[in-house]
Amino acid sequence: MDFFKNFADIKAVQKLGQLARTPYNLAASTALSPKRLAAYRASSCGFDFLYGTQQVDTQVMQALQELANQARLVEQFKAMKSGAVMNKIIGHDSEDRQVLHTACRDIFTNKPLAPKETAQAKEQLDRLKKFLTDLDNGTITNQQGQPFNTMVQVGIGGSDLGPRALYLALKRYCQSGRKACFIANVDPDDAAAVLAELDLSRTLINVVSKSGTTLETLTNEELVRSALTAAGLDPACHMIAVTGAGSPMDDPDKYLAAFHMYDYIGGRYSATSMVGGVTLAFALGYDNFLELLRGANAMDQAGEQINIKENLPLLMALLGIWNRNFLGYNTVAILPYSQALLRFPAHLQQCDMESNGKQVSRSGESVQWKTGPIVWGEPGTNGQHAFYQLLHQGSEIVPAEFIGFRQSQYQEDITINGTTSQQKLLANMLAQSLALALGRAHENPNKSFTGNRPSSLLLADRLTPYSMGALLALYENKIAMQGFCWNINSFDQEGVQLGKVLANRILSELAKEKEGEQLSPDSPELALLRVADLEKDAPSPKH
Ligand SMILES: O=P(O)(O)OC[C@H]1O[C@H](O)[C@H](O)[C@@H](O)[C@@H]1O
Repeated sequence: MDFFKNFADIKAVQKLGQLARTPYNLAASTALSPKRLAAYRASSCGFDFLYGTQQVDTQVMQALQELANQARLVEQFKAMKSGAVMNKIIGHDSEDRQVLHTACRDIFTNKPLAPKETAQAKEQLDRLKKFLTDLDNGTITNQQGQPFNTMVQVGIGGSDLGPRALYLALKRYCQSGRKACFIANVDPDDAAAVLAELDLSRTLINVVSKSGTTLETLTNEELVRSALTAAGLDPACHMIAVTGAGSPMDDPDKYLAAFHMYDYIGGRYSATSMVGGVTLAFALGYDNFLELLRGANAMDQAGEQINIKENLPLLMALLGIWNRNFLGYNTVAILPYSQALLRFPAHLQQCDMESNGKQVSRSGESVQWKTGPIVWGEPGTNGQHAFYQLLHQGSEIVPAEFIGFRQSQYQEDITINGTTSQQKLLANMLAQSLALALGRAHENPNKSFTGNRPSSLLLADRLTPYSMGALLALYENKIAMQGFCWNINSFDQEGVQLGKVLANRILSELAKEKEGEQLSPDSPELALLRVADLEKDAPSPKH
């Protein structure tokens, strides 16, 4: 596909390389004028994006616009949303799939970009609405005729991180009497801790796995089934499923209800499909889930603007590339000043690092440029009391992406010394961005701050289902556009397969221990040694 242009061959890359020799100095005395802060600002879908505290100037912004144009990033994004096969490696065995998580929320128009896939999403939404209505009106109850009030999502990776992050972000909007919990790790203590808190008789178990074959999820499904049986309950009255159509889990006899997701939706991009929808709509209500889809759809549309200053996903993608490929920063910190977003950085670790942690181009050649950064982060102000020392005075410069809201979700606040807690929260976020940029000279070197450390600020009025949907899509689209620019396939994850293969080899060694015999404490290490020994002579796979 003629989109596949190598990053190093794009003309604007040379220009940006030259500009990077003398980047804008944020610590200069006149660096952060009100005029600059007002000029370096973009707005979309209720979010204001302030990037005057990035090391950019008009020449860099112009060159980034040229990079976007020459790499045809908006065209590739629109092609992706319209059903082009973007999950592929030319000349090699690859997934060869469309990438259509956007179709799940392109439901508010009669001319969707991917009509067939949006129709499938609408069909699943209709089935979900009917299921929830049956729960609400008592058509579906537990064996004592009581309504279910809790849903436990059993899944991992994309079948856990996004849905969990969104649920925690929007718990404020939970319907009264409803709640959700999550079991992901194969560590039996994960399930035990969750199950210990529940009245299983009122609980639905939502087993979520796109492939229907993930070891942790299938193991935890069996663990929960046995817990239901041990509690005198019939699992068949408590288990529902979300899985890929036709996967080994797609078996209506095993579940009270089963909802589908499709091959063209990657796990880490699936939170707005049934993978997130069933639990979110159960807990928050169907209408709040629709609002989340509406916000995501609005940000998908914003991603079609050619002018980078009017295209928030593209603008954030390009600033990230400026920091990564031209200023040489290796990580990026996502710092939400919102405790409700406490698991959003964890979701973005999967969405970003599993998408762009790649070393081979879409043409199968090893890349000669940096690709995905290391993504990490924690909510503020907590992080200020944990790792901000490094952000300010460490030897590594870490670009920061701050996210904040002008109003709290609960509107329960207190005014102390003339300011509310929400104002204190936001003041800290703004202060951190300024301190990173300006620094502070001091005759004592241990007390001096070099400054000139880049950050950006995303601000919205409040964290609602709509703004959460827009924020989710903002990052999904930023990540996809960075992958397009680096000419890598952001939509497969071959790198997770080897660990699974070796884990299964070790498990089969362990399973050779005599049935029922208490495993000797050193047996995992012995199995490791045995497999390592076997592996060193194993032939490399042909494909
Ligand atoms: O949803 P599942 O098929 O169970 O997959 C769950 C997760 O496991 C895999 O290892 C992939 O790395 C993830 O992208 C995926 O989300």
